[in-house]
Amino acid sequence: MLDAFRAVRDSLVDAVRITPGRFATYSALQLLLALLPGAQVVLIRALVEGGDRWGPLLGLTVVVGAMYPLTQVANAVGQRMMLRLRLALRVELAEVAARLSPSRLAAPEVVRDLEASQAATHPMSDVAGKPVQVLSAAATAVVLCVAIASINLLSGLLVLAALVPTVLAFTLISRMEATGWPRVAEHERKAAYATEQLIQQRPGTELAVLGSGWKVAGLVADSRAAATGVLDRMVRTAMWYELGAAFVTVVLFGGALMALLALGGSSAGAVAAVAGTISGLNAIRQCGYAFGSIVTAAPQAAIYRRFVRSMPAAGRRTVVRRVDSVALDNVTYRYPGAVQPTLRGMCVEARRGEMVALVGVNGAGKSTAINLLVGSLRPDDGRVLIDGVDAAAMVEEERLAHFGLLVQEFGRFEFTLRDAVALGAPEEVVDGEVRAALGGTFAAELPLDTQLGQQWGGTGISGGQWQRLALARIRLRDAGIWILDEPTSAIDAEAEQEIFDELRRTSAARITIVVSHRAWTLRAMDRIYVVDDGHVVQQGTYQQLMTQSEGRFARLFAAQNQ
Ligand SMILES: Nc1ncnc2c1ncn2[C@@H]1O[C@H](COP(=O)(O)OP(=O)(O)OP(=O)(O)O)[C@@H](O)[C@H]1O
Repeated sequence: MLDAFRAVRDSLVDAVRITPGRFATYSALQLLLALLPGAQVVLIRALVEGGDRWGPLLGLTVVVGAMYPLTQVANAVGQRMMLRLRLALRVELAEVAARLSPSRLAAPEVVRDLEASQAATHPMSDVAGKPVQVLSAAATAVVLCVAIASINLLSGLLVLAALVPTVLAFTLISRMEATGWPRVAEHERKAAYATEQLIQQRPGTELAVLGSGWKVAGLVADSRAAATGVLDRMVRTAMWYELGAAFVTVVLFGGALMALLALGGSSAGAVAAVAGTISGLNAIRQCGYAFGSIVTAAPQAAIYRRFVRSMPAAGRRTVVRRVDSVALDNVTYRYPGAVQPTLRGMCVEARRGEMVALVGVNGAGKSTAINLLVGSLRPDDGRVLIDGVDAAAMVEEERLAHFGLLVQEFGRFEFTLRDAVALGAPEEVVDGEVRAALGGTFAAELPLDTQLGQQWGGTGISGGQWQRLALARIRLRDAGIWILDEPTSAIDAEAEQEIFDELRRTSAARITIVVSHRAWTLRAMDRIYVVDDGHVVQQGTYQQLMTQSEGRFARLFAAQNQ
């Protein structure tokens, strides 16, 4: 209930802040509509009782005639208010998602909350109009009750009591939905993921070639069936609650009508009260429904607000261009749930102007070391030093500003060439800078407006070309520390040579750390750290390491040097 109260408060604040005009118009129309059924009772009574008939008749014509168009206009204004609110919530969520740090992105609950928040924007934008609807429908019931009570007190009270079963039923339905929807969302998320594998170009093509897409379609079907099962049960249970409420409501209305007949009042009053009682039924249903929507949206709204508020405000967007040294100082790290530490007393150091490599077999711990350097993982023991300062003291954003990181799973951003490269820098960049970053690549002469990605009708480019664009982003960023995790894994030998030559030529003003599995790229390195089982087992230049014929390095690269 506290969640529902918060959802109402927050959505009203949002409505007043984001779309005050529409909110005010909607509220005024709803409150006006609330008065009409009560006015109807009074006018019918006056009409049937005799005396001046023209006045009540005219009034009744206006009231009955205005009800439908006013309802339509109120609905349209309500929908336009909802659209504006939904837009604002979605934009806010995209801005918040853009501030997710690598460490937060790595947490599964963050991605789950983000998806739940995304789904919440729909019911949340709907909630803003609901308190007004509840108030308006409750006002209708009260006005009707007063109008009917003036004719027959017991009937009036019974009409008012008819609010209770509907509100109760919707409260129960909402509680059930609050637990049901997250389960539906989880199944839907799995189904959406599997569907994406079928339709996205790379996995879709792989599955089509393998001829095994039908197996993924089976996973989609399982997840969708599970979601439908939960929804089905919710709809069935809701139906029984609603039927129960409807039955009790009918009994109460029947009681109200019988009380009118049994306990008298004038026949004119009875006719008016019967008409009012019938229109009261609608108002009460609407009140229950609006109330139920608020309670249903409340848990989702709570997730959204918690998620948005947990995100730090947008910080300064800068890149640190000069860094003199960076080091892992005796770092130990164990992944949550793992038995053994992945890194054990790891020591690595790099100074400005140096090119340093990390090498080792798959699973040796190289990527883990990189994640510890940039701060997406925090050491259990030991320190990460940037310019001699313990990086633990820095906030993640400040720390990331020191790095240009090319990860193995680099992004293939299917935007225009300009936008895809400009993502390298957090600040706005001019075309000249984008062009400079693309220098020497396949895209050097392409128009910057070139759309990338065939699915948008754009240019299809190869895996190696995507990697060159990812490298262009790092060039554009020009941070003090470049970390390149297998930067040429998809690139042909000739282009690879050019890239490493260029890295060497331009390395004086920065620190360059490379992870590579190719022996010849290591010849240019000032120092190579050989990582095995989570710690450094050898270090030196290529020549020095090769002369240690029994060492790990020589054995690792023996085949490549034959
Ligand atoms: N999120 C994780 N949770 C638990 N264990 C992990 C996680 N990520 C990596 N590991 C484990 O840590 C070890 C080191 O992985 P890491 O990715 O650092 O190796 P790597 O040297 O970069 O390998 P590669 O050359 O294949 O990229 C592996 O045994 C891996 O299974």
